[in-house]
Amino acid sequence: MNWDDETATAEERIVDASAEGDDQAVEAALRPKDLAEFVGQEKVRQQLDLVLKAARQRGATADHVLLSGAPGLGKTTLSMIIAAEMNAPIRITSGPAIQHAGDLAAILSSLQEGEILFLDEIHRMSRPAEEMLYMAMEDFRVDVIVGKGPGATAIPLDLPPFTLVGATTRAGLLPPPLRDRFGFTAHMEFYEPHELERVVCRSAGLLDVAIDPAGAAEIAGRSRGTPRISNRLLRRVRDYAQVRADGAITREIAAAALGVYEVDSRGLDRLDRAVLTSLLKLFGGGPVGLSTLAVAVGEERETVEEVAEPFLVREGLLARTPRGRVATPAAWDHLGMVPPQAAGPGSTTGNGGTGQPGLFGA
Ligand SMILES: Nc1ncnc2c1ncn2[C@@H]1O[C@H](COP(=O)(O)OP(=O)(O)OP(=O)(O)O)[C@@H](O)[C@H]1O
Repeated sequence: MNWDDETATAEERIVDASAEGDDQAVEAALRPKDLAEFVGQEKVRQQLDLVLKAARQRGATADHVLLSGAPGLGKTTLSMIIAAEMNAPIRITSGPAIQHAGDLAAILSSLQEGEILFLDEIHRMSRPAEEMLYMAMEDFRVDVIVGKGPGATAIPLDLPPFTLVGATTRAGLLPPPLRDRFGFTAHMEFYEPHELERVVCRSAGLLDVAIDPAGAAEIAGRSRGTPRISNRLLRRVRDYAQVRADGAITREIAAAALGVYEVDSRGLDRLDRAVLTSLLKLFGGGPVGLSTLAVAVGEERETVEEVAEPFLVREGLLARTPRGRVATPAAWDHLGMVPPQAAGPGSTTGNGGTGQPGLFGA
C-alpha cells in the first residue's frame, strides 16, 4: 500500500478516543447507570462508593470530585452515576463553554441544593471563572461584580451546597489551589482486555447482538484500552455481521470486519502503521527526526506527534529519544519484519518489507 496516496486524519479515525462524530444517542444508551454496572476501575469504584455512601448516611452533599484520565475512559459516565447514587439532578457543562466569570455565576446561582455540577475539561476554563470557582467550592458563595471601573461593586451571593465533579485529561495542568479544593481525586487508568471484553458483552446485550466470548475478546484486544472505542468497534462489527453473515459475532467475523476498517490485531489503524512502516522501511528503525518522519508519512508534524505517537509509545512500539524516533523490537515483530542487523548485510527487512502476516487476521 502506498501510504502517501491517502492520508489518515484524526477526525476520520475509528480508533479516535474522543466522542467526535459518535452517535450520542447510542453512546448514552450504553452508559452504565450505577456503580455496580460500571466495569473495571476497581479502586476508583471502591473509593467512590465509600465517599457517596458516607455522604448519604450523613444526609450531606458529597465532597467535590476530580476525575482525571484519557478521553473515553468513563468520566462523564461516572459523573452521571454519582448523580444517580446521590439521587440528585445533574448539570453538565465544560471549561471551554465558561469563558467569563459571569457564565459561571449564572450556572452556580441556578443550582438546586445537592445538585451535581459536571464540569468537563475543567483545565480549559478561563482564569477569572476559575478564581470564582475557588470561593464557590469552598464557601458556597460567589461575589458577583456589578458595574465597571472604579464604580464596580461586588455583591456577595450565597449558593446552595452542591457537588462539583471536574473532569480533565490533564490533571497536571490544574493550578494547585483548584486541585486542592477537591475532596476526592480519582485517576482513571486504561482498561485491561478482560475488562473491555465485559464492556463489549454488556453493550452487545443492550444492542441485542449475539456475540461469543472469542468475538468479544477480538474486539476488546483492538480497543486501545478504551471503552468508547470498544463500543464503536462493536457497532461496526455488528454491521458487518448483519450484512455479510447471520448477525452473530464470532472471532472470525470480528477480525474480518475490523480488517475492513483497517484496525489491526493490536488496535493500530492506518496512520499508526504508516508511521511505523516508514520508520522501519525507510529509516531502518531510526533514530530519525520527527519532521523527517512526518514528511515521509505525508502528514503534519503535529499529527504524527499528537495523534499517532502517544499510542505507539504506550504500546512499546516506538520510543522518543534525544536523537530521534526509534522503533522497538516489538515494532519489527508486529509488522512481521526483521531488523537490519538480524537480517544480515545488505538487507533492510527479512521479507522484503512486503509481508505483514496476521495483522488483521484472527
Ligand atoms: N467502566 C465502564 N463500563 C462500561 N462502559 C463504559 C465504562 N466507561 C465508559 N464506558 C462507555 O464508554 C463511553 C464513553 O464514556 P464517557 O463518555 O463516560 O467517557 P469520558 O471519559 O467522559 O470521555 P471524554 O473525556 O471524551 O468526555 C460511554 O458510552 C460508556 O458507555
